[in-house]
Amino acid sequence: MKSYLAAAIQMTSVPDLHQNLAQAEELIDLAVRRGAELVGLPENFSFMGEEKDKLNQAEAIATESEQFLKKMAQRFQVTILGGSFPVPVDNTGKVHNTTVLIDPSGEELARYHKVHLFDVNVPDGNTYRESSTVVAGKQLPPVYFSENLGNIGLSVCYDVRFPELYRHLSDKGVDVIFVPAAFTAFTGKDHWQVLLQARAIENTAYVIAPAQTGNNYSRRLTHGHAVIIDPWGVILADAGEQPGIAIAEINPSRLDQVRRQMPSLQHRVFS
Ligand SMILES: O=C(O)CNC(=O)[C@H](CS)NC(=O)CCC(=O)C(=O)O
Repeated sequence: MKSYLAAAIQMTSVPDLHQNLAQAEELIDLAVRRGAELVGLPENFSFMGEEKDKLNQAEAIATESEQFLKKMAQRFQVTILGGSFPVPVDNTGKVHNTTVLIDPSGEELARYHKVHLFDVNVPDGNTYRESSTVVAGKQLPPVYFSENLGNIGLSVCYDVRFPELYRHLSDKGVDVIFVPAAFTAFTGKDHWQVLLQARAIENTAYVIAPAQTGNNYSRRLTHGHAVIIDPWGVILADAGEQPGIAIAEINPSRLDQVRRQMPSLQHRVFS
């Protein structure tokens, strides 16, 4: 593993596939111009909108999102996480909330279907029933072992509240944990940063958390603050509230140092 720059993209995806892909392209371009070699897009980067619109367009969203990610990875010669996008599941009328990792040749390295679905009545009055359109994944997320970029583990948004998933990634030797998200503004203000820092600290791993921000559609407001967190829990970069990027160095000697200074993974009793 080498030292390199990673970028967490922050965008305001709306109910318009092509507009979102254009926005994502600009931000990937910005990240690459700043030197990023690993770039993450947020959850539902290519479409945020009413559930029925998402389902109606799911086929096109899935196909075009995948083509887009491969094209970007090849054009810019970077590794890209396609935060998530809906992929139709045969005979269900529903989709998987799917995230994929693509290498610079356009090859797919890893794929994960979001396991924990956001079925929550948020106290701000918004009701979320992700399970009404999404089939939950049944497999633990993969870790992709990259010679250059370290061991990269996947997860999506609401997963961040379930530490056992990250303990699994940690058991697999994860160095860099992705948490692409579309956190609600209401929960995000109190929970987002704390949860991400906890996952970084308890697993002594980097966390890269691309995010949705702003008003995506109707009354849906997302929290923003795409961040990159080091294995000590320090916020290395925070994209704030506007669309943009958080960019920071992923450094293997920092990983070694923190794992020496705080060897908590070696002190587990109930494992
Ligand atoms: O709102 C939308 O249309 C888009 N939402 C999403 O893409 C997903 C699934 S509904 N959001 C979350 O998982 C939020 C989790 C969260 O906010 C928390 O855990 O507090």
